[in-house]
Amino acid sequence: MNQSKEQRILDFVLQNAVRGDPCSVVDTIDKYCSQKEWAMNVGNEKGIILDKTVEEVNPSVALELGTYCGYSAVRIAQLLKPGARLLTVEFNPKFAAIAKQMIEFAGVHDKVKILEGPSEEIIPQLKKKYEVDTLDFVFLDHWKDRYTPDTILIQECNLLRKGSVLLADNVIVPGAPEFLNYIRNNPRFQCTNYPSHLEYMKVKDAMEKAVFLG
Ligand SMILES: CCNc1ncnc2c1ncn2[C@@H]1O[C@H](/C=C/CNC(=O)c2cc(-c3ccc(F)cc3)cc(O)c2O)[C@@H](O)[C@H]1O
Ligand SMILES: [Mg+2]
Repeated sequence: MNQSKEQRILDFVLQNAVRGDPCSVVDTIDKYCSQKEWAMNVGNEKGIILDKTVEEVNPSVALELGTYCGYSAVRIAQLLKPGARLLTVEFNPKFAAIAKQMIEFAGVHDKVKILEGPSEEIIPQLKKKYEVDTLDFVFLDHWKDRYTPDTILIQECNLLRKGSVLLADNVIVPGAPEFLNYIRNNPRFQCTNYPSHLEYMKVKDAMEKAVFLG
């Protein structure tokens, strides 16, 4: 049975990265995806914007929507303080299995919990089933037309507090126009745009940060 691209990425990491070293896992994925097969990891240029935002927020509880192969989960997890945790949501079981192995190989599994299922089902379970009070940081990188409904759902579930930070990938390419319209015209959010480039390409892209004002 022929391998998937995601399995090839994982195999390349298992053979070329250093077990227990998150940086080497991130760099090895970037090496594979820039030289061999493109894949929709946030990448290193936008990854630095992600890193800076995580360091600025220094979250105790972080949520990621769209784990994929676990690239950004590893990036985020390595920056978390002791006792802090990342909950990452993925509804494709094949991708969840790849990400689980990636996260374990990187040695950040004690900080990361992969929640398998669709975000619209998982988000309403965060308080009771996953013992979340409020979310300090949310990284949106799943289907682009789901950014707005899930942002609304997160608010309806009372998961944000004054100062909670949302960071959305791909607001230029593939684009999330209705999300930008929603969040920039919502007085409860203070937005900042971070121009960058599509992972592994010269194409312009951007990330949008939105701080919840309470
Ligand atoms: C149904 C919504 N709820 C969801 N709940 C849980 N997991 C979800 C959900 N949606 C999608 N996912 C998962 O998130 C991931 C999807 C990410 C979607 N991302 C993109 O489409 C994307 C696409 C591009 C891109 C850019 C330029 C191109 F030419 C082609 C592709 C670049 C990116 O950085 C991207 O993030 C998958 O692992 C999918 O299984
Ligand atoms: Mg993305």
